[in-house]
Order: sequence, then structure tokens, then C-alpha cells
Amino acid sequence: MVVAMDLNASPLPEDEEDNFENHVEQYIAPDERIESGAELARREREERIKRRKTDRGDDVHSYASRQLGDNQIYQSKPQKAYDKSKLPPGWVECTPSGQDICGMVPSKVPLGEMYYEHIPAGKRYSFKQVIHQQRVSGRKLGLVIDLTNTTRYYSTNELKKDGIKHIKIQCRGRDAVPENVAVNQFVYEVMQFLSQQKLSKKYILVHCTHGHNRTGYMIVHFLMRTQSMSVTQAIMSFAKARPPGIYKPEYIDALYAFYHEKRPDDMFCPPIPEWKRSSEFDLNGEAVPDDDDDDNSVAPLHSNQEIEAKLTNDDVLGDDIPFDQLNALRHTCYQMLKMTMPGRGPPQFPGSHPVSLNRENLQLLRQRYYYATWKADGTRYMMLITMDGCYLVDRSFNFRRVQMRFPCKGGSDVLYDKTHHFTLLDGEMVIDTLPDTQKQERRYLIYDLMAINHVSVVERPFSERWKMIEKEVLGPRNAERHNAYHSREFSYRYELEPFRVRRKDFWLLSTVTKLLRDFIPKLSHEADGLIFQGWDDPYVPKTHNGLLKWKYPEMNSVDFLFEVNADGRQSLCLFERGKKKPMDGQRVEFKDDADPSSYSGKIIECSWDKHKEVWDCMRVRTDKNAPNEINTYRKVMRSITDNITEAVLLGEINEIIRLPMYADRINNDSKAAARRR
Ligand SMILES: Nc1nc2c(ncn2[C@@H]2O[C@H](COP(=O)(O)OP(=O)(O)OP(=O)(O)O)[C@@H](O)[C@H]2O)c(=O)[nH]1
Repeated sequence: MVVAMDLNASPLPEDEEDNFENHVEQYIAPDERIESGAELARREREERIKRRKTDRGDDVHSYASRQLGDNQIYQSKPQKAYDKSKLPPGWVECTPSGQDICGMVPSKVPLGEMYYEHIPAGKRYSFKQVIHQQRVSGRKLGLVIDLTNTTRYYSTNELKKDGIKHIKIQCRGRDAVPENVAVNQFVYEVMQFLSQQKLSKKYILVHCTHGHNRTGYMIVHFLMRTQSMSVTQAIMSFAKARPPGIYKPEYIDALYAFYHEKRPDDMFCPPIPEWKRSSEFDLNGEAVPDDDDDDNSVAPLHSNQEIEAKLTNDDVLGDDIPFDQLNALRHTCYQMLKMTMPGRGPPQFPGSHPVSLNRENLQLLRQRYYYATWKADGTRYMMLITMDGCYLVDRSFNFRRVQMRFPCKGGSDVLYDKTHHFTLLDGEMVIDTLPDTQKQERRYLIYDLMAINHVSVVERPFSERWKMIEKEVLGPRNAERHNAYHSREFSYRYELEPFRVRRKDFWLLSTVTKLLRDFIPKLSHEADGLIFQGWDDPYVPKTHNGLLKWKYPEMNSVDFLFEVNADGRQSLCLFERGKKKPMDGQRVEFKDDADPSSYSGKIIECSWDKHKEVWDCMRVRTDKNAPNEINTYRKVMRSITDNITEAVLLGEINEIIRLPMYADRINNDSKAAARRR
């Protein structure tokens, strides 16, 4: 039943539970009445479009109006005088909610009962109405995600009564798109909630102030991370569910920039909705702009903007993720590496770690078959690729999300539908300085693969894992890139990613001299020695006594915790089974004139000056939060005292490669490599 209502009549007691049904009818009524005056509505609409065109110079046949039709634009009607200054501008006229999109219902902010006196009867939209309306549409709410920047709009008590969870992700609306961290939290919360909806399907109400820009921005991010969609498709899906969709051009640009996609030339931003425009005039200058308002000002965006700054290894890459997600991902990593999570304390970084070469373990090179590679000196990260994001895993076992694309092998020939999901890699992030232009490029050098699409491969020999990096991870990416170059439909732009990706090369031991004398000096990034990698070895998490590192003698280093106590006494500390251990009698010198106390509490990387018998501070380790364990220190000291110089090393290797085991395999491997070329 639809009841026409008189908007000038005094408001009904909407707080009475019994009358609720009636109020919903009243809510429906104005729209019905507008439909009956179709002629008038059409004329008004035409005039409005004309006005808008002159005011903004917008193309009225923008994608939104083409897709949705102008009848979606809300009609404003003469209203009884009420205090609009207390309400978010345009709130009354803005359509309450949109259609369900992947289990989420976009909505304007419900205003609690304390706002009733300022809202004309029939336009009230508190959680009572929200819950009821959704129920009438066959939807039961289980979660509300509130993106407003204030708590003044409603009390969450009403939701608690109905067992509806409320999550607040505070986002400013006026001057910027929501922070990337807030986006990560939003996507995680929605994914968690939806994954728990096995038996009874409950819905999520997502709201900001008007349910268009911040809400749309978040929902589009969710679609991009969970569905195989382009940015244009995701923006259109949202616009269809909540006409006219996102109407801030900066938000639309930010989405294309975030996902490294080219914005199609015919992709226009919808004009500012009428209710939003008229609200500016209605205010008569009385309302104080709300910090939370989705206002229309064009302000600088803080994210995804390219800033030409010098790249350093200490730069923090990517965005923080929610703590619960961090725990879940840490757990998954341990599972992939076939490790058990520690019973007590936080889990440690599980990446494989080489030991320093000394005269004793040098003999391993005679017993097992090894390959060599340069020891790239950048920042160590494992990389976890999932469908919803790619995560850099640092030495503190923290995860940060970066926007990268890793298609799987075997998709269609232009755009691969599937991307990697739970593939775990190990590598070093370096900064290459191009010799001609001095331009810097960040590059992730992958040297190992531990899991591929949820399947652990840690037990397979290194040679196989290394080949899989190319075949499964980089090959499809390069092929897609190549195909995309010839395709107009493909809008992803690999060149906009935060770093490039390459597989690290490994060399036969017979070529180590060349590696040291020719290759390393020509590298466009830092290298501080060599890594000797057992060609048949499994991936061994944490310290791997068979994985050997040789550093240029002057680069052998120890990471100490430096402290200056209250009486000015300096101490260098290490860890012994996770507990601080001061190293009595050890001294450090700093190169600069800085006050040593400015280094207090920091992890400093030091090399040994054998003439002065003191440690030289080389740099502060911002990527580490703990010093070396005393065992590592002993190994480094052994390496220093053993003093395996370049000449000693090359002499040894020359003997080793003449051993029958090496001679035969080197011969076979060289032939195989020549066949591949
Ligand atoms: N396994 C392996 N590690 C490499 C390779 N290239 C560079 N590395 C880096 O070498 C590091 C181990 O060398 P260390 O000198 O012990 O590491 P570091 O970070 O310089 O110093 P510490 O933190 O004191 O151990 C690894 O963590 C990687 O970051 C490579 O090809 N294989």
C-alpha cells in the first residue's frame, strides 16, 4: 500500500515502535507522487541539465547519465521549515541506500533519534528504518561499516540490540581519498565477514555521509581485490548499485592511479548530484562546514602521487595492514615453510639465512654441488602474492601491501584471468642507478620460491625452485606485458608499479672469477660479496649452515645494539637466545661528528678495524629491531680471523672445479645452458 502524504503536516511520533510500518510507507510516498507528476518532473530535469551544463561545462552525456538515465537524479520538493544546518548538507534529499553489491549495501549515514526534530517526517532514516527497509528488501544486516569522520550521527546501541556488528573506519571526506591503510582494513573486514557467512547470508551496510564517494571508493577497492575486474568495470558496477556512483573526479583518478590502469578517454565523472548542489544554496551560509562532509572542493590528494625523491634502501614501501590480518598471514607463511608457530612469543622472520664462509665450512663446496651469485646489498624481503594483494615481508616479520600484478600461467592470451594466490618468494630489493642517465629504479631480485599457489615447494631442490620462478611467476607476467603492448583492451600499466621484478642469476663455480672481476664491478646496484647456493638444497628456514656468504673482508659486519646509559657509559650489545648481552671491552667509533648518544637504542652495523681493534659504525639498521645473536657474531669473527681473501677464495675454487663431481656436472650444465640459448 502506498499512501500519499502531506509533507507540511506535523511529524508523526517516529520513535514509536508500533507506528514504524506507517513511516516506511510515508518514506516511499514522495517518490510515488513525483512519478505521477511525470510531465513536471521531466521539465524540471531538462532545465536542471541545461543549468548544469552551463555551470560546470560538464558533458551531460557522461558515462553515468548514459548508463543510468537522468531519472535517477533525486527530485527536491518544497519542504516544511526545519533546521537543515544541523544535518549534513544534502542529506535529506540524497537517496537513502543503493542496491546490494557483493553482499554490501551502500548507504548514506543513518541519523539517530536526536536528529528527528530537524528532519521532515517521512525523510527520517535512523537504524530503525534502515533495518526495516533492508528486511523488506529481503536482507538481514550483520555488519555496519561506518566511514564517517565523526561519532555524532548515531549511537551504536540500536545495532547491538539487533546483534549487528559495527566497525568504524574513520576517513576524512573533504580533502583526500581515504588512506591506503583504511582501505586495507575495509577490504579485510569485509572479506572476513563474508567468509563467515556460510549458512545464513547476512549483509553489510557501508556508509559515509552520503554513501557515494568514500563508500564507493572503498567498495571499488574491494571489487578490484576480490573479483577479476578492471577499474572501469568496478566503478560502473558501483554506479549501477548506487546511482550516480562516485562523483568526485579526484577519487576516480586515484582509483586508476592506485591500480596502475589507464583511464579510458571516454570515462567521464558524473556531475555533482542535484541534491548536493542545491544543498550549497540552501545553507545560506549558516552551516559550518563539517569536517566529515563529502564536499566538492578539489584538493591535493595525498596518496599515489609521484614524488621525484632520491630512492634509498631505508624507504618504507607499501601500506600497513590490520593486525589480525598480519597474524593470519604470518601463520600461513609458517605453514608454507612447513614450520610450526612458536608456542610463546611472536613468531620470528622465517627466511633462510646464510652463514659466513670460514676455512671449515669452505670444505662444503667440495662435498656438495654449489652455484654462486653476487650478494646484492639492498633490503631483504620475502614476498607473498595473494589475489587480494601482494605483501612485502621484512626482517621484523611485518607485512606491508604493495600494488603489483602476478598473473598465473595458462590464462587467455591477452589478459590472464587468474592471478597468483599464496605464492611465496624470497629476494632482495635493490636500487639500480642507470649508468647513462643516473635514473634510479627499484628492483626486486627474486632468488628463491617457497610456495606456489598454496603448494609448498620447500622440499624440492633449489635448481627446480629457481626454474619455477621463471616459468610460473615471471614468464606469465612478461608474456602478458608483451601481449598487452599489442592490445587496446588491456589497461594495466606494469611500468607504474612501485618496483620492477627480475629473477636473480646464478653462476657455475667455474665462472666465479669472472663474476667477481667483471660482473660485480659493472652492476648498477650495490653488492657486498658472494653467496654460495647448494644446487640441490631444500629451502631451509632461519639459519642454513649449508648456505654460505663470502663478504669482501672489509665488509664483514656485525649488527650491535648501541646504548649510552645515564652516566654516559657506552655499550655494544648482542642477543643471546633473545636476551640482551652486553659485550664487555668492545668499542665503537662513529665516522661523523654526531653525539654518540644520538645513536643510543639503535641497531648499528659495524665492521672490524683490525689495526685499531675497534668497531667502525657503517650505518644504522632501520630494517632491524634486534641485534645479531652471539652465535652469528662468533661466525663473523671466525670469518674475520680466518681472513678468506679474494685470492684465497679463488685459489680454492680453482681446485674444487677440477674435482670429478664438479667437472662432470659443470660440463653437463654448460651444455644444457647452450642448448637453451
Ligand atoms: N640467500 C641469498 N641471500 C642474498 C642473496 N643476495 C643477497 N642476499 C642477502 O644476503 C643476506 C644475508 O647476508 P648478511 O650479510 O648476513 O645479511 P645482512 O642483512 O647484510 O646482515 P645481517 O642482518 O647482519 O645478517 C640475506 O638476508 C639477503 O638479504 C642471494 O642471492 N641469496
